[in-house]
Amino acid sequence: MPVTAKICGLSTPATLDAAVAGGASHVGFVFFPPSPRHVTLDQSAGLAARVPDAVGRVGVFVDPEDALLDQAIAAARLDAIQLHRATPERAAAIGARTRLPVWAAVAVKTRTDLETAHAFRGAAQRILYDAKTPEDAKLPGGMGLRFDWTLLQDFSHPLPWALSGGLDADNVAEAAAISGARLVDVSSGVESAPGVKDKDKIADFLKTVASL
Ligand SMILES: O=C(O)c1ccccc1N[C@@H]1O[C@H](COP(=O)(O)O)[C@@H](O)[C@H]1O
Repeated sequence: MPVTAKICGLSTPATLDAAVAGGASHVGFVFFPPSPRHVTLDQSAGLAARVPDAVGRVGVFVDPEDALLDQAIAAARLDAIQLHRATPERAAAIGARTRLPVWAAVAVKTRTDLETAHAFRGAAQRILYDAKTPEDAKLPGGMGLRFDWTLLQDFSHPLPWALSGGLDADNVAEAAAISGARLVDVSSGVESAPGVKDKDKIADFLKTVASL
């Protein structure tokens, strides 16, 4: 089975085009003002218009209000909602209200953290395993942190899933081989500075993923 990739935190037409041209299966837009990758509704609409139908548009949110979700879904014509710091109850409510697939981020540092994923069965459509960020960090993701990929070996996944956290062109092959991931998600690993995506790094990452 091929490995596919989501390029997250895109905020310019040129880097979005690089992700699409390189074969990304999904692109992600961050709707969280503290993030250096945050996009306004207007920006997201312009970017979304460049995305072919075959590529999924994923909105990334941190415990969002309904109003923001509604505005972002309409502006960016989202195909899926990625939720960080949301309870299973809130994830289920968002899925029921928006009728969009929900990707629930599960922050992982230890094997015990993985068990959280089971609570999302019936509440989300995909689990995104991401590295746990420090408690005082302003972002729950997008910090280039990785976790121990061997934790995912022999884990009974409750839902389809994706791997994220500290991936880049140099480590994604090893990460996929160790974890068994068939969908990988990257943000800071294809940047030259926080929030500044790099077209060449996007191309390198996607080329490596295509070779897996
Ligand atoms: O990228 C962000 O700024 C961000 C903000 C809020 C929630 C999630 C965010 N990013 C997600 O974090 C993971 C891993 O990112 P990285 O590759 O380690 O930098 C990824 O899923 C992004 O979607």
